Amino acid sequence: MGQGDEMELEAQAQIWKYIFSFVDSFTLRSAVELGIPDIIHSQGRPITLSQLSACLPIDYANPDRLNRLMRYLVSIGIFSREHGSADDEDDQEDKFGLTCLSKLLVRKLENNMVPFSMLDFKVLMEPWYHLTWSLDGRASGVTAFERVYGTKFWDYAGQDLEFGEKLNEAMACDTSSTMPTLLQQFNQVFADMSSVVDVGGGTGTAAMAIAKSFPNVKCTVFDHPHVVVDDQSDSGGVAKVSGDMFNFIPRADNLLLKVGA
Ligand SMILES: C[S@@+](CC[C@H](N)C(=O)[O-])C[C@H]1O[C@@H](n2cnc3c(N)ncnc32)[C@H](O)[C@@H]1O
Repeated sequence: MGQGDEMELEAQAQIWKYIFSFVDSFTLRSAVELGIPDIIHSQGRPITLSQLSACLPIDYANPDRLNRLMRYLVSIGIFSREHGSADDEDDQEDKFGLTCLSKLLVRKLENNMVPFSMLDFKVLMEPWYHLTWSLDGRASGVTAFERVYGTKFWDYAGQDLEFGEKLNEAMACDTSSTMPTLLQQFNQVFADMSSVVDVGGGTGTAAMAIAKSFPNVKCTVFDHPHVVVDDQSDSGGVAKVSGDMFNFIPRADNLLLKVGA
C-alpha cells in the first residue's frame, strides 16, 4: 500500500470518527445511568462482566451487549480492561476497571461530572439539526435553539423545569470543582472586596464558596427567578436576588460573571 493510500485510509477513519462521535456520548451516558463506575468503585478493584452484571439495576443484562458496551468504553479510555489468564481456570474472564476518566463518573467522589453526563440530550441535540439553517442570512439573528423551542436557551430552562433542574445541577457541579483553584489563585482579590454579586450565579455555589472563605465579603447571587428565589435571609452567608441582568443588577463593589470552567 502506498503512502497516499495510507493517508486516505487514515483520513477516512477520522471522518468515520467524527460522523459517529455521538456514540461516545450515549455509551458514556448509558454507563452512568447503569451506575457502572459506582459499581466498580464499590468493589475496590477491576471486576468481570458476570460480577458487573450481577450488580446492575436491571433484571437481566444481555451479556453480549454489555460486553460490547464495555469494550467500546475501554476503546475510548473510559474503562480499563485486564485480560484473563488462559492457564488459570478461575481467572479466565477479562476484568474491567476504572481509569482516571471514569473516576470522574463515580457519584460518591467529590468533583464528579455525573450531572453533565445526565443532561437531557434530546433537548440539546435537536437544535443542531438546524445549524445550517441558522447560518443562512434569512435566519436574521434567530438561533437554531430559538427556531426549535421558540425561546432563548436560558429562558427555556425556566419553562422545562426538569431540564432546568438538571442544568442547574450540572453548572453547580462544575463550579464546585473549579472554585477551590479560583479562590486560591485570586485570594488577595477576594480578600480586598467588601461586596460582590455573582451575576448569573446559578444556585449560588460560587457565592457560597466565597462567603465561606471570606466571611467579611457581603455576597449576593443573582439569577433568573426560576434559578434563585428572592431570599434575603442568611443562606450560607449569601443573599439571593432574582431578575434579568439586562434590566437590573443589584449594587455591589464587585461583579462576578462566571460562565463555566
Ligand atoms: C453558564 S451558567 C453559569 C452559572 C454559574 N455562574 C457557574 O459558573 O456555574 C449561566 C447562568 O446565567 C444565568 N442567566 C442567563 N441569562 C441571564 C439573565 N439575562 N439574567 C440573569 N441570569 C441569567 C442562567 O440562568 C445560568 O444560571
